[in-house]
Amino acid sequence: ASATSPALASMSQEERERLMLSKTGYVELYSRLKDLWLPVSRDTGTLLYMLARSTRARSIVEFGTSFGISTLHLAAALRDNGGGRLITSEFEPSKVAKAREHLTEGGLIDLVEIREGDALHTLAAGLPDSVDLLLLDGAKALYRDVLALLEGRLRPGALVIADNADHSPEYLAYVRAPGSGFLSVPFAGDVEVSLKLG
Ligand SMILES: C[S@@+](CC[C@H](N)C(=O)[O-])C[C@H]1O[C@@H](n2cnc3c(N)ncnc32)[C@H](O)[C@@H]1O
Repeated sequence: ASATSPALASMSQEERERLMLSKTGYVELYSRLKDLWLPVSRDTGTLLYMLARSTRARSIVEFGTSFGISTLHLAAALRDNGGGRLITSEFEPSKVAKAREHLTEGGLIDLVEIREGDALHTLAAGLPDSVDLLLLDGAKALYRDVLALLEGRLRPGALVIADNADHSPEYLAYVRAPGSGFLSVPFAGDVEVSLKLG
């Protein structure tokens, strides 16, 4: 996000940090940021495509769709892997509509199911038995909780990619702990990549 955007300029650094780390403040934070794209960086988008291709992912789940930039990279990888299904989650209806437009323009919408609502609910049921790749890019305070919803479905060798993971110390402590069932490293920039063991 640009530091010059009015939505961000109206918030102090402390307030933004407080809302970002809070398990309830995220609703207010993201509703104030609902006109911002907040996309993954170009490099992270390329990295997502590469990781989805190299793991031959067919089943992907994403937390935090926004305008659909990361979704486009992941869905393109599914297409090039021969097909598959991407379930993504976003609670701002205007963002869901925009993401749907972008995926339609990109000819990728047939691979994507956008679940509108809080991911804590929309990703709590109706998931594929086996998930190859999970992208965490919604409210940072919920990374650990969203992983908990998906964890039992991650196949051995599945990847969990968490963008801006530095804002989620609880999550990092969990995936990096010996015995967590993950091998986890900070990767390009502020991206944590974790491999499901087993
Ligand atoms: C950083 S942006 C995602 C950017 C997107 N992955 C991309 O690369 O274009 C985070 C998004 O997650 C959404 N979000 C945050 N918490 C959420 C929740 N609990 N459930 C659903 N969506 C959520 C926000 O509205 C925001 O659009």
